Formats: sequence, structure tokens, C-alpha cells
Amino acid sequence: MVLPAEEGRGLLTRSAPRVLVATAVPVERDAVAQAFAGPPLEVPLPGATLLRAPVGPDVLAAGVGPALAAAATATALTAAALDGRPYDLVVSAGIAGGFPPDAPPGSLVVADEITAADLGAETADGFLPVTELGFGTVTHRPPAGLVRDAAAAAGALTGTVLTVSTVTGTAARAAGLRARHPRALAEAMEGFGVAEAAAAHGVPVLEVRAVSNPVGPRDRAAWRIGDALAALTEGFGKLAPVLESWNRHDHP
Ligand SMILES: O=C(O)c1cccc(C(=O)CC[C@H]2O[C@@H](n3cnc4c(=O)[nH]cnc43)[C@H](O)[C@@H]2O)c1
Repeated sequence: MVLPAEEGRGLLTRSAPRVLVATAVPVERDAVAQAFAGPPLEVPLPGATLLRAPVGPDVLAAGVGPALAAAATATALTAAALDGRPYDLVVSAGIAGGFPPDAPPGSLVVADEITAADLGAETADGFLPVTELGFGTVTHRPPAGLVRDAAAAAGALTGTVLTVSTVTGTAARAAGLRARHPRALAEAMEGFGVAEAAAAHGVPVLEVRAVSNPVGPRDRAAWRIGDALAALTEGFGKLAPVLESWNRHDHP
């Protein structure tokens, strides 16, 4: 991309943004990496290994759950900053449960809100988020322009993606989550942790999820993990130009 000051002269080019994609497990990491050409290098970090292809984002299997996701993402962000090559964008990605009927298995969701759904206190009157106890935050909002462009490119739905530490296994809990978060399309276990790490480094965050199962009564046999991983690869293939042209200064 030509820098505005050099337009017409074509002397300087802006280098591609550095993007870190954090998945939970290696099969998700490999599904994302498959969307980008070239054999990836393995870059060891404390507690995790990054895949770095000649072109495209660095992809990390950060672990399952918000704590491990936050720790591994923060490690990768710190290593890159100390190396003098900080990341410009962090993407939390992987499979997820989708709230029926809005987000069926195989569909792709780009989060416009990343919300910790079980970070708080249970009371006799219901659940209180930590913010109502006077602490921290429960929601991170990715840049609106990036969400719009990413969803349009990938053919994805947009809405809230919940982060939970316990996979929902009953219709009652699914209904309770949806009542508290009417815009929720999906639940997964890492987005909020990845977003907290990105926020601590002042780096924007995006979350992209491929739906493998409905949120609700536990039926492990019905999970469509292969279809969701294929949707993740296809989605990242379509997202590639959006990520390559991402410039945080163009998208407040
Ligand atoms: O219930 C099981 O038997 C079971 C077996 C293997 C793996 C799991 C997981 O919970 C993996 C969670 C993993 O995938 C994401 N994910 C996918 N679907 C959901 C969901 O409905 N609710 C929450 N998380 C989900 C999550 O981000 C984890 O990385 C279960």
C-alpha cells in the first residue's frame, strides 16, 4: 500500500500489518494456517509454539480456556514487542457453540462484542457481572470497521460472542445466557482472555468463530468439528485481504 505522503511518487510502501491469530488447540491452528500459502516456520515461545508462514498471520495454539489463552497471547505479544516487531492486531479464532436458530453449525461468526459471560457473582437475585461488583470489564469491542469488512469478506454473521469457562450443557443455561445477552450468537472459551491480553498491550482484537455445535443440551455425537474446521479455513482464506490491508489508524 502506498503511504499518503508518497502518493504519485510511489517511493515508500507501507509494510503489511503484523497479525497474531490465537486458537485454542493445534487442529484449529492448523485449520487457520492452511488458508495461507507456504510451509510455516515453528517459532518456540515459553509455553507455546507459533506457526509463521512466509505470508499471512502468525498462528498460535494458546490452550483451552480464558486463562491459558490470555497467558499465551500475552507471552507472544511481549516477545514480539521485545523483538521490536510488535503486532498490529490479535485475532481469537476457533470452533464454537452457536445459539440456535441464529448461528447454525457450519456458520461463521465475527464478534462485534466479546463478553465474559460467567465472570461475576451468583446471587439470590441472579448473576452479577464483575463490573457491578466494581471491578474490571466484561466486554471488549473490536474496531467496528474491521468487524464490518471482515464479516462482509467472509460471509459471516456479526453479534456478541460469549466467553465461558464451562461449556453450556442444558437448555436452561442456554436460555439464561440468551436472556442476559440477547445479541449473543455463539459461545466459546477463549475470546475474552485473548482480548484482555491484547488490551493490556494496546492492540486491537477481533474474534472469528466457526460453529461446530448448538449451544444447549450436551450431545457430543452431534458436534460437527470437521465442518467447522473447514469453515474456519475457508473463512480465513476470504479474510486474508482484509487482514493484509488492516491499518488501525483507518479504522477507529
Ligand atoms: O463435551 C465434551 O465431551 C467435549 C469434548 C471435547 C472438547 C470439548 C470442548 O468443550 C472443547 C471446547 C473448545 O471448543 C470451543 N467450543 C466449541 N463448542 C463450544 C461450546 O458449545 N461452548 C463453549 N466452547 C466451545 C471452545 O472455545 C474450546 O476451545 C468438549
